[in-house]
Amino acid sequence: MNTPVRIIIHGASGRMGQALLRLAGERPEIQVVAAVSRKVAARVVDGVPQFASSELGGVPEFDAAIDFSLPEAFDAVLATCRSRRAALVSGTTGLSASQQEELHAAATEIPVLWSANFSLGVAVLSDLVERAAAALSGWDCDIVESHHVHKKDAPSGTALALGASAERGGAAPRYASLRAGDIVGEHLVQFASLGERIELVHRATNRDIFARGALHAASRLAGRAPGEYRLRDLLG
Ligand SMILES: NC(=O)C1=CN([C@@H]2O[C@H](COP(=O)(O)OP(=O)(O)OC[C@H]3O[C@@H](n4cnc5c(N)ncnc54)[C@H](OP(=O)(O)O)[C@@H]3O)[C@@H](O)[C@H]2O)C=CC1
Ligand SMILES: O=C(O)C1=N[C@H](C(=O)O)C[C@H](O)C1
Repeated sequence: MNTPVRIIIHGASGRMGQALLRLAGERPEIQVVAAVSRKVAARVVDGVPQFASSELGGVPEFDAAIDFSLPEAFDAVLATCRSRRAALVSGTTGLSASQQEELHAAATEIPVLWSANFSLGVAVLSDLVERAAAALSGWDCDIVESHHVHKKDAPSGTALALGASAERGGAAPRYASLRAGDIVGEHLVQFASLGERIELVHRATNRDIFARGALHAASRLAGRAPGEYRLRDLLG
């Protein structure tokens, strides 16, 4: 067997972090060498060494970081990947313009993949939205996203990415956000004209779809040349 790819998980105590840790344990090609959370209660959990975010600089050697945290935690993981010359896969949404610029700059030194959504279904939806927008000149385009009550950013990263697809097709999307219960993530893209309407919808019912996509991407991104990669570059 090939040597496993050494991964750190940043934001390990969160909803996504917990899904990533559970699913990483099912993949022999991945070895989680550190789980990084804001605070730690034990030094090792299920065989995985735990680090507080203040200890990020001291994590063992790794090939790729997977980051699902919050914008205020993002700069530190990006800096650590740069200093260690390791790949970064990030799904953290709500990044500022300057953080996005730093990510572009880092891609001259390390391989990076940031995606607002790691599901295959949303990748396909994005293509459909661009095609629909191009075919429906002059129609109203509205994007409605629904998420759990704990989500902090709005519109969601996925809504903004779908909006960019619509704009590439020539539409001018408007956004609406709902926060309710434990909704994992739903995105409706609606095109409306006089007397007719098209609705394209994606419903995520389980975070494992995002975690699987990110783990797959990290195992494919580690060891690549510096640059900005897209999820579709690493599929298949
Ligand atoms: N691209 C995609 O496919 C997806 C993206 N997301 C995005 O991933 C991110 C995480 O989502 P989710 O897991 O639901 O969020 P959670 O709030 O459940 O988890 C956030 C994690 O980040 C840590 N954290 C927060 N602030 C800091 C800080 N200042 N320093 C260090 N660590 C910090 C939290 O630690 P603590 O527990 O101590 O607060 C926790 O481990 C969000 O931006 C979300 O939008 C989510 C799902 C899919
Ligand atoms: O915070 C979440 O939960 C999600 N965030 C991502 C986003 O902002 O689009 C992806 C997914 O919808 C879940």
